[in-house]
Amino acid sequence: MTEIGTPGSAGARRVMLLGSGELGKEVVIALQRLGCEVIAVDRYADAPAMQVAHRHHVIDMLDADALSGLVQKELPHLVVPEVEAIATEALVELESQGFNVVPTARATQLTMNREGIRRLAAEELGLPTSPYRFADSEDSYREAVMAVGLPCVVKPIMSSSGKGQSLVRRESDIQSAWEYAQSGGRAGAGRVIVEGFVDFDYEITLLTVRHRDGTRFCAPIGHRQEDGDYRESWQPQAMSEAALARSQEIAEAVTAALGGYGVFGVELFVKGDQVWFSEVSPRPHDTGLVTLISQDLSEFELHARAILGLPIPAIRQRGPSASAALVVRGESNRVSFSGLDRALAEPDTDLRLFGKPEVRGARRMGVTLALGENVEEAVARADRARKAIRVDLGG
Ligand SMILES: Nc1ncnc2c1ncn2[C@@H]1O[C@H](COP(=O)(O)OP(=O)(O)OP(=O)(O)O)[C@@H](O)[C@H]1O
Ligand SMILES: NCC(=O)N[C@@H]1O[C@H](COP(=O)([O-])[O-])[C@@H](O)[C@H]1O
Ligand SMILES: [Mg+2]
Repeated sequence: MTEIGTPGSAGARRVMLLGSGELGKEVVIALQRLGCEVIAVDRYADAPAMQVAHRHHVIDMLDADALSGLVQKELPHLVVPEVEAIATEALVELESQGFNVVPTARATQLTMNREGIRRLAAEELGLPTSPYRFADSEDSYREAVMAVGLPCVVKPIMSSSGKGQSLVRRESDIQSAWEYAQSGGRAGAGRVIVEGFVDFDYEITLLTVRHRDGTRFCAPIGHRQEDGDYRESWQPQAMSEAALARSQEIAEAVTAALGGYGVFGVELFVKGDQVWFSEVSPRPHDTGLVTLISQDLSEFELHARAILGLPIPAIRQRGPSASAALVVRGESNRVSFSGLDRALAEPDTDLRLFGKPEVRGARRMGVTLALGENVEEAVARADRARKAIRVDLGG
């Protein structure tokens, strides 16, 4: 069904976003351009996607009753998760009642939790991953670290953007990594994954689009992470033919197992021609913000098309491109940005400011984008644009 009626009327195509951050904001804009009626939801007010949606709701998305109640009230044609931390059991129930959950309720359930997706990829699909163990208590955690060996990476099973994640290099890091995992996760204390450290040459996100006519891959996106959170991403990442073919094979396998329509961000580690699966977002990916400048259809527009059942006959890559995350540090609810004239003075440079209402600690609040003759130039240009921006916390 690809009919789209007038927003606000009985024939409107209603889409509800669960999560309203910077990625959702761009998805909302893409959906609005295609005439949809969009309802943004998150756990806090004035979230980025709320600022561009038809209407919004603030609820605890981990509360299954609150979530179901809202969906029953709004009756969206599509329910589009934008973050991991959602009461996915409610999505499973809603799907069984006939609601369309993107990409599927099972995909959101398996990926909200590192254990679900890791066991699917490694144990059911037999894909290569780092060695891993799960633990619930400090004692079992210590055993897990011993079994996996040092160095290892410790993460809460429910977290993203590196929250609660540590690299344990030596014995003396073991205790603090446990404590950080218990306090830093998005859904409170609890189970952790201990992963063997993969000594990769580089890592990529392979944006994979499942749509009505099949599966398409975007050019591979390379990225640099700091504290488990991305700082710069670029496209295309240079790779051997064998590594790219293997990456696409892994992405095909994992996205086919999750099913449904939409963009998936498949995270892979690469060393020579060897590729390891790391994790997957069943939704646009932060490192894919680069596609706002690098492709004719950004990952957000691809997501919108795919979930609406529209065709994607081609994806045009515009050449070497980069994004640089603008991470603000401090405490403020009236951050302002200046130096934008200098940031945008170079040709082929662009900017998004997300409009997040506050910062407590460190928060990604914008991104700069650039094209270049080659990837190095694109990264340098995006980085110069970022450095030109001055942040005023208003204190
Ligand atoms: N087992 C590992 N070996 C080596 N590096 C790792 C490993 N696990 C994670 N990393 C590094 O930490 C980064 C973040 O890890 P991961 O993607 O699992 O965290 P996340 O919290 O889900 O982040 P995001 O939500 O941004 O994807 C990876 O991109 C990689 O650079
Ligand atoms: N790696 C996942 C990711 O980038 N998710 C994006 O960050 C937002 C949360 O930001 P916040 O923590 O600043 O509220 C999410 O809503 C999503 O857009
Ligand atoms: Mg990741």
